[in-house]
Amino acid sequence: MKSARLITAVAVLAVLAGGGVAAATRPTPKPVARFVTDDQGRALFLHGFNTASSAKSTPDGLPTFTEADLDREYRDMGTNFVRFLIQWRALEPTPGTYDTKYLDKVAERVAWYAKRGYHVMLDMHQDLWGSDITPGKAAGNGAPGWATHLDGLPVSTDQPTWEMYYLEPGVIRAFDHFWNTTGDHPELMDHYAKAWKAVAARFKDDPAVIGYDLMNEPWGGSIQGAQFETGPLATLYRRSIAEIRSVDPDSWIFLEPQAVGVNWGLPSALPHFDDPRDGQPRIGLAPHLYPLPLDLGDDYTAGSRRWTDRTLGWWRDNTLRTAERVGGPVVLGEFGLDMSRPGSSDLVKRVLGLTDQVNMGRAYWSRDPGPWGPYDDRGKPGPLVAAMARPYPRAVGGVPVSVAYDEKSRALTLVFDANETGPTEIYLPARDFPHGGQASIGEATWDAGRRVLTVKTKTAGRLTLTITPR
Ligand SMILES: CN(C)c1ccc(C(=O)NC[C@H]2N[C@H](CO)[C@@H](O)[C@@H]2O)cc1
Repeated sequence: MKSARLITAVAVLAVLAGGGVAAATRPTPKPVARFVTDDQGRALFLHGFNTASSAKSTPDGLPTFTEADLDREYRDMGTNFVRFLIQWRALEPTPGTYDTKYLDKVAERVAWYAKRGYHVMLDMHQDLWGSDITPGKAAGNGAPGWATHLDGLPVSTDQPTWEMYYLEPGVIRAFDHFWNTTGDHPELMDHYAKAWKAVAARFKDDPAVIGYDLMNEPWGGSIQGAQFETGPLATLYRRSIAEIRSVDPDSWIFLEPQAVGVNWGLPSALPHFDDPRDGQPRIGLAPHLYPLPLDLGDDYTAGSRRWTDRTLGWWRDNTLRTAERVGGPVVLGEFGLDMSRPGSSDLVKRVLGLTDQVNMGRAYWSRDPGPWGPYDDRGKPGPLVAAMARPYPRAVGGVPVSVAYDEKSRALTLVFDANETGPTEIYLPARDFPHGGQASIGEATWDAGRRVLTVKTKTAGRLTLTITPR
């Protein structure tokens, strides 16, 4: 029965996403052409985790994550990126006052990543608006209490699943006030945009911080779909971009489409946003990916796997179309699942291969201990460690065209248009590359400590670099 319901749901999705014959004949858009670059100008491939969901509920709004945890993460998986969760409630505890001690603690953790050559995207995280949607703080995170206006409308606490809170009258009202749908609290959006200005003023010169993810999984309340994304959501983004750029001309600004539907592969209506900076725009797209069949509780096996793969194709094509409109790089801000379920490692590898193929960065959800994470509650590594310990080009001395890793032959192939920015750096995990790697072109140097192969090549022309185990 469940599979029949599932197939029906995804078939509906197929029609909605134009995923029928039309999608089959419509050409797949080109891979992402824009990249976040490092201080040498090399194109970055961002590979890492969301750190961490625990920040949603800790009193100080910081993840329960230590520097030793980061050392282990690098040793085991060689990541170079983090989507670091921050909380508006901790940043702006009362209207217009910013907690500089909170920002100091965030900066302390950013410094851990900087010391290890990581790149950090700060994520103003919310789910369900904020923890004050119920008197007992039973659910929700992000917004401060002073910004939470339910007007006495009910928020029951007996939902079968957490996401159903989004449909509670009180939660919808809180969002309607924020988006100025009610017209009663026009100040809220302004506070949010100015909170971003405070973050940007603090981190604008931090070399590890590549940029800001303006709002996690936006929910329009009474307004949904294109009306939301081109309406109040676009207004919030424009006002936040202006506030950030008033203090920070260079950090990347990442925008999320609405979560509902788009996480599954439906198209987003997110419009283009001008970037009031000198030089090329630095506005990127940071969508999430949670395939509907898996969201409905099925595993990445048999019939559900085939449907999931079809929705992954829709997600890829629709994301690339939105990215063309936004005009910047794509960082897949979240993907993840219960790693104890059958087929989970295959799904993770499928998504890593897909993001390689179209030049997207990616952050797994999430770094927290438990069935979704790399380690269990006692720190024992699970199957995700092997899946995330994957060869990838940390930085490319040119403009990437394509990346592909073939597990059988253990060959990583990078096609790029070489330039003068510097050598290409490739992370090689111990399992497949116990003695390091060899390069098909150029001059290679192996750093066994960091497990990084650095390859100096010609600085012009289209090159194909293949790395195989030494
Ligand atoms: C109805 N709405 C608005 C909704 C439903 C479901 C999700 C979701 O599953 N999100 C996936 C993961 N992302 C968050 C953190 O950003 C995690 O808690 C979810 O598992 C989001 C929104």
